[in-house]
Amino acid sequence: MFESPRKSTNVLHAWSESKVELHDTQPVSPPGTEKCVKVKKKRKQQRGEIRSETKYIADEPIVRGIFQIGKKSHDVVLTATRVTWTPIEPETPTAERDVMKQEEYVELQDVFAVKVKRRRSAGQQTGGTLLGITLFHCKKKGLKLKNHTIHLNNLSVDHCEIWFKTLKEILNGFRQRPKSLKVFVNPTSHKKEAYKIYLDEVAPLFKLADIQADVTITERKGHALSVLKDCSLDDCDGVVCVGGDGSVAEVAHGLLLRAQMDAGRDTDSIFTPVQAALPLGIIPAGSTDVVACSVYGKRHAVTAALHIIMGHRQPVDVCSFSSMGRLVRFGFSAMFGFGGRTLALAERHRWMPPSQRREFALIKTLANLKPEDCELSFITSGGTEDPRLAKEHFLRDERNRDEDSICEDGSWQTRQGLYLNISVMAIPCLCSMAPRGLAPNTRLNNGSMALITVGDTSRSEFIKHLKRYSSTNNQFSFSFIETHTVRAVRLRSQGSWAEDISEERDSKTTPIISSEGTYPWNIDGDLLEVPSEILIRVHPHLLALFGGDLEEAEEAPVKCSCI
Ligand SMILES: Nc1ncnc2c1ncn2[C@@H]1O[C@H](COP(=O)(O)OP(=O)(O)OP(=O)(O)O)[C@@H](O)[C@H]1O
Repeated sequence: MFESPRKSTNVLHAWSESKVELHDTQPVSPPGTEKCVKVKKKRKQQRGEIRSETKYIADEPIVRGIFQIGKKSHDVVLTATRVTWTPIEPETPTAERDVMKQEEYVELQDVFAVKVKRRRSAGQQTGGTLLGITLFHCKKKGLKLKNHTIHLNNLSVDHCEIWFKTLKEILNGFRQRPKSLKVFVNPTSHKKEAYKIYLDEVAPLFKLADIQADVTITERKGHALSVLKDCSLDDCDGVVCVGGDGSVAEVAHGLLLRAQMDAGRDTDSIFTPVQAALPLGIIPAGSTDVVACSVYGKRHAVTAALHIIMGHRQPVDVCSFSSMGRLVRFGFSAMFGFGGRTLALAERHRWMPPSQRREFALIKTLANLKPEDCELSFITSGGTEDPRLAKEHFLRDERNRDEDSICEDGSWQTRQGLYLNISVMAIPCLCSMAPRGLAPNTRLNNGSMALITVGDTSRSEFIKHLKRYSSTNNQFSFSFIETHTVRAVRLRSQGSWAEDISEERDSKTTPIISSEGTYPWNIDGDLLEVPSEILIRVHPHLLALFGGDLEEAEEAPVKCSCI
């Protein structure tokens, strides 16, 4: 009985990197039934590619040899950037030459592991007959990344050793790829499947890529934050969160808070934050996963894992939320009014199953729809709604700006009025309920936030607006909605939230979360009780997320499944 190499945790030991046994030279033999994975000849060059830092010259052959790929012998050439293979034809003097057969290749920037392939009997852990080497590479299909294998079969130990060593050396030269990660898994996220997703879909890939993962399974809310405040991150190349938006927000906040502590920033004042020291990877395992969808364009654990393994990075804008001069939280998005009230109501009915309490809270808040009386001030970003131009303007302005003095900035515009909802979003917040995003006018890293204000209107008009999120129609084309591209927002609430919640007391509610003089905000899906005045600032590129550039993707991100 022989093991056949497939991508699965159980068979990972079928590949070994041990070079100890690579000493017998054997003739090349046909590979039997193994399937060759074809790589499209004409692949699009990925923008922003990072070359391996090696001593080799880009296009010059480093090693050349004959391998069996699929059922045919191939002439295989390794350069510093790719492995190219061409079928050797005719294989017999009488065979006709197939002029259509062309060379194929895989870019080394897409290869994340190389292993020695051996034939082992069931239960055998070491040794085994050498069969060749296997390349593991990631293939892009629209927004999805998938892992594929290419088997280069040759029974010669010397031959395989040279190829294995050289490939390893080149792959080790990709400095942006992480070697050690700190992983937080929230076992309670969504359907409680986060740990299973990690074990089944992510851990085997990390193992193949030789990534050391230090896994913490969180035991309570705030656990990841407290670990991040104190743990040593010295030997770590990144942090990974397996969970939903609440978990991601907690880990992102923890990473950024840790950076401020390490840099000696006083978070009890309006300060200019420093960037997080490590990139954050997100394995989506929540119910909405807006951050993961915004950065990967898909809720797909393998895509997320491969972006992390390949070290793809995206700088991302982050908001800081401060009240009375003190930092409350770092985050990506916030909702006040309808969004905050709905979440507060859902939280007070935690005894209900998640989807039921969300639906209940949505319907009840719609039934009791109330505008918030507030004073809203904001500073626009570069005076343009075009996200690309806004980014340029903002980043130009930012170079000369002292963030600490933002409160004295003379360019605040102020509106006094009744608002049903106010959203401030630094990222587009794509999700299945809003395939174009809750804030389609912003980008992950354009240096600005989208401010979306929904003024007082009838319930039916408000519902019409909400329903538009799930369609391709512009959800903002209503006279009661304003959108602005901003770099700072200040909100002073003047109504009384405490009066509202006392109306909702009933026998089943858990203790009231809201305290006197505070207002419910939905910050990245987390309920935060914030005093009546809040200052929200955007900090361009404050955090790096593992992920590709969605702007390059050919496929439309996130399909609607919706309201
Ligand atoms: N062991 C735990 N028990 C209870 N809560 C936890 C635990 N670990 C983490 N948490 C908290 O659970 C909250 C919600 O988690 P998360 O966002 O991952 O799941 P979700 O709410 O199902 O997903 P989504 O936000 O996408 O709807 C987070 O704020 C996190 O801090």
